[in-house]
Amino acid sequence: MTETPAHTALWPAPHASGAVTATVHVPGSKSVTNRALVLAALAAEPGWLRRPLRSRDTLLMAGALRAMGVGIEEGVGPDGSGEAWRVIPSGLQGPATVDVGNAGTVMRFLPPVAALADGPIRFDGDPRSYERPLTGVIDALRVLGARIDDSTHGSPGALPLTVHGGGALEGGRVEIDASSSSQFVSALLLSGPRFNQGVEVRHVGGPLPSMPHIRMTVDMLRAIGAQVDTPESGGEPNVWRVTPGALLGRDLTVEPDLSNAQPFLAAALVTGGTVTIPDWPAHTTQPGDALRGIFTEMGGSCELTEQGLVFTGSGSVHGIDVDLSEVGELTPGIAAVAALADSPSTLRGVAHLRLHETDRLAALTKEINELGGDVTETADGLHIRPRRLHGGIFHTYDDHRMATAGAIIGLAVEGVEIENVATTAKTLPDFPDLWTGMLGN
Ligand SMILES: O=C(O)C1=C[C@@H](OP(=O)(O)O)[C@@H](O)[C@H](O)C1
Ligand SMILES: C=C(OP(=O)(O)O)C(=O)O
Repeated sequence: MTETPAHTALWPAPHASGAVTATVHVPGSKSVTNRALVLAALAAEPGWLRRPLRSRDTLLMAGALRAMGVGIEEGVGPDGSGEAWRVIPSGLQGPATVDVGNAGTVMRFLPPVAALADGPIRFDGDPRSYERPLTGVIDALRVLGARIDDSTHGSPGALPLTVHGGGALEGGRVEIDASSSSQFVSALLLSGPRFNQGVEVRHVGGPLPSMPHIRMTVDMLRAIGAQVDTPESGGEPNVWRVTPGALLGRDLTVEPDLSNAQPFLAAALVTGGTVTIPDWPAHTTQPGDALRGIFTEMGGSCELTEQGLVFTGSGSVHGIDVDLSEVGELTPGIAAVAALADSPSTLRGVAHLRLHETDRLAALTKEINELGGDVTETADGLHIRPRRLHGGIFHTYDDHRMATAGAIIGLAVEGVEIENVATTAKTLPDFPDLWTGMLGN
């Protein structure tokens, strides 16, 4: 959050007149789709990606890979079912321009890919992308042998910049401070199998956020044939090693985005209703799976059935004291529910959210308080003391999760208007329709 944005279109957030009962099919995971695209692009043979998420962040990723020469074609999948992308790797080529938008996955995962390309790859994006941390990836790539020009505008190690790909990268050992974003580690590991010496990434610095996302990177690398040593597999703490080697062409079906399931589960919790999310995976590295525990502690109950995850609210919503460092992207939705609870909440471990799509701690504090709430920022999170809220404009600061947080509050508070609900297109373009569909409108 930098300043109060001008009002763009206002969307009257629907108010729930009673308990919500619905089944909501949530589109595919952003984090899985964008990792799968990168890995398939680096593979030695074509692969399939079924039920990919089609949203701003994933279309930017696909567009960037296409610009570097990768084939990404529309298809129906090898068994004839479902929409799919066929990814056909090729020699990565510059010159090319990559628009990262405000996608952390694109701005962090692609510079290492660009270092493998032959020719210059220029990176640019939304103004906010210039402010988001990137230097950990850029400094590491230089140590690993890449030539990068970040001198044209802005600050060193920040966008916009040009990676002068040399067709190969030496790789080897590197130390980084990834306390501002786990995506620095994921970025180096994802391309690591293609570096001449592979890569050894050692995190030095404060606590590393979003560990499930690093596990997702490791699991997906292993599934496509890479050898990865991790702290969990008997290695040193904070050290990951990827052995050089060819990646296989695979057929992967993308799981629903469990973080984007959050507002719908919250709807059941806040209204005392029941929401079913089909295809909820029994085992997953997605951080959104933690919602089963968190929203249960806040007053709901859930069951994993053949129909999917069935989540039921009890009619009461309780506050929570929780460390969200592993699952930071869930913070806006949890804060929204906490603002409607019957007791105070403390959300901890998420200082790095100040450098997400917007400063999420400042934005949540300001917007909930402008509806009559009582939220204060702490060094690493939020204190939320529920108060009776009233209607008003909920600004979103180009942050998809601010928009969905405002919609949750709107279910319980009449007269909430979301400014720029279209920003949900970053990861969930269907949000307004899914939301009104859930409410039976
Ligand atoms: O690797 C990923 O797919 C992500 C990692 C996390 O980033 P940070 O570690 O920067 O919070 C998360 O917040 C983001 O939404 C997606
Ligand atoms: C932090 C997020 O996104 P990004 O991938 O841009 O970091 C998010 O989706 O909550």
